[in-house]
Amino acid sequence: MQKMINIALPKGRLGEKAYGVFEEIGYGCPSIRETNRKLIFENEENGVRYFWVKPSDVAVYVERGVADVGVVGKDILLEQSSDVYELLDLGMGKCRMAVAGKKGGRIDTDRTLRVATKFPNIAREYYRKQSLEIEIIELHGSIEIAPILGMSDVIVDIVETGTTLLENDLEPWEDIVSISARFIANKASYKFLNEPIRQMCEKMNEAIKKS
Ligand SMILES: Nc1ncnc2c1ncn2[C@@H]1O[C@H](COP(=O)(O)OP(=O)(O)OP(=O)(O)O)[C@@H](O)[C@H]1O
Ligand SMILES: O=P(O)(O)OC[C@H]1O[C@H](OP(=O)(O)OP(=O)(O)O)[C@H](O)[C@@H]1O
Repeated sequence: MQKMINIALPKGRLGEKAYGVFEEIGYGCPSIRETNRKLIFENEENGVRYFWVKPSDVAVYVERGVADVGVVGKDILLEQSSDVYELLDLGMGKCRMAVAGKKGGRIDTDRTLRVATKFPNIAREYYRKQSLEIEIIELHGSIEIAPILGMSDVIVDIVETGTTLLENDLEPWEDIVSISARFIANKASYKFLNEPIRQMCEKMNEAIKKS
């Protein structure tokens, strides 16, 4: 019997969209639509098992081989330096990583820059290249509040439509990197399940090219 392919999907908007593509190319799992609290679903007929995990944990499951493949934002791969194969840019979940600060403000290079972020490694690497001395203030959400309340000078965060910045009197100052969702694979799985993973990847590629 063929081995199941274990797929880690990010809970939320991105995962729903990605699952839609898997369904379209023949890897659906009907019971997945029946509940939104269950976390593991499988379909023996087409040999897939899905895990719904926190978006920032997808690469951890794939790196450790609990999931053979997964869908994850490039932001997470960069932040976690995940040791996985990046097989395909899915062209969804598009946004950018940017530095933002108060409207009309600018960076004061004479003192240590206080940077609030959910992405400390990306921020550190960005400012290391600029030889700027910084202090990281690590937060886990609502990052935009930090500069407004004077806790940080800038934020390094995801910007999609720009609405959150705008509504909080902030503006983007510098773009760091473009982000989109990636189809990733565990390195050992890619070797041992090469044929079915490559087939899945090719079908996904066809489907996203059409859409
Ligand atoms: N406006 C956006 N905000 C956040 N992420 C976005 C946005 N647009 C696209 N993305 C992409 O979608 C992915 C999942 O984002 P989502 O907002 O669903 O999770 P999250 O709340 O950031 O995750 P977690 O709960 O693990 O912190 C991100 O990693 C990013 O690549
Ligand atoms: O440019 P926009 O379209 O406004 O999107 C950007 C916002 O979306 C993300 O937050 P998220 O919704 O993930 O909430 P969080 O503050 O809990 O991270 C990100 O951290 C920004 O705050």
